[in-house]
Amino acid sequence: MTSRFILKLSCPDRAGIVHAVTGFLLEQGGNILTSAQHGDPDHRRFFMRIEFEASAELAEMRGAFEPLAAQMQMDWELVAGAHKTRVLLLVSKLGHCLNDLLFRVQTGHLPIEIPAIVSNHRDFYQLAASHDIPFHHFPLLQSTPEQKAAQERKLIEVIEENRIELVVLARYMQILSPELCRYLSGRAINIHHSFLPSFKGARPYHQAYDRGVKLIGATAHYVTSDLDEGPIIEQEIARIDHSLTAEQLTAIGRDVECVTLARAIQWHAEHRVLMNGNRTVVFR
Ligand SMILES: Nc1nc2c(c(=O)[nH]1)N[C@@H](CN(C=O)c1ccc(C(=O)N[C@@H](CCC(=O)O)C(=O)O)cc1)CN2
Repeated sequence: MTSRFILKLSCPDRAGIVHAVTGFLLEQGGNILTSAQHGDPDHRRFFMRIEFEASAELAEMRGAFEPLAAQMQMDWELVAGAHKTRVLLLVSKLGHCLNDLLFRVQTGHLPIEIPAIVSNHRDFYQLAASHDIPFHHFPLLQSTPEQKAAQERKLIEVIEENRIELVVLARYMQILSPELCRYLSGRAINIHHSFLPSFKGARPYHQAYDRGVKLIGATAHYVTSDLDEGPIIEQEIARIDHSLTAEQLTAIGRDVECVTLARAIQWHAEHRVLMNGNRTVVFR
């Protein structure tokens, strides 16, 4: 009985990487289903993603790959293709992305598990209950450093108790501390409601309206301590014109945010995203 596996890797570029990896899979009795690779000429780094089937156990396959990975100085992940990423959703008072993600999961169009939802407001506890998902309300009555630190400790408890693999800021309006960003490095995604790097920070649709742009957009990116500067995973745009108000831009933008965030989560959950400094390689 065979199982499906996904191997993603990056390493210093050199001749023979594909040969070595595919040769390893052949030795393990693996059958390649899909393969994608990219060589970054500027940084001389190589990126690869392979889906394959094999009759070996995951732990056995990982152990067998380790020596080759070490020899080629690889950053790598080898996972079971059937595993559903465990995702914690964070939300504040705007629930369009949360609602969209819950619907996509409920209808089987987004291959993730959502063990819990966290918010600093109570607005969406009924929505969570309607999906039978535990809702944790961690209010921030004053944004004092002590309160924020205490709230982040509770957030980390939820992450660890639920074996969370990815945290999604679905219009969560709290800035994560540098410590929390380090703890969640590469496994926290935020949706910013502008086509970054334009209009960072607050009220981007009003900034766009004031600037008179003809396109608005949304950006899904990994969260770092540099606000709205993390590695971009996906972006989308929508055409607008002079006749629209800032409120109408905001309404158009909501749908763009939902699509952009859902794509980014799916690609992360399918192990299609690899870090390349402050950029990403996405094997879509
Ligand atoms: N460390 C990071 N935290 C967050 C990021 C990030 O990139 N790095 N993205 C933001 C999302 N965001 C814009 O997309 C954003 C959210 C909140 C704020 C902000 O000023 N928040 C205030 C509180 C506001 C409130 O309580 O209503 C604060 O945290 O003091 C700016 C940008 C999410 N977090």
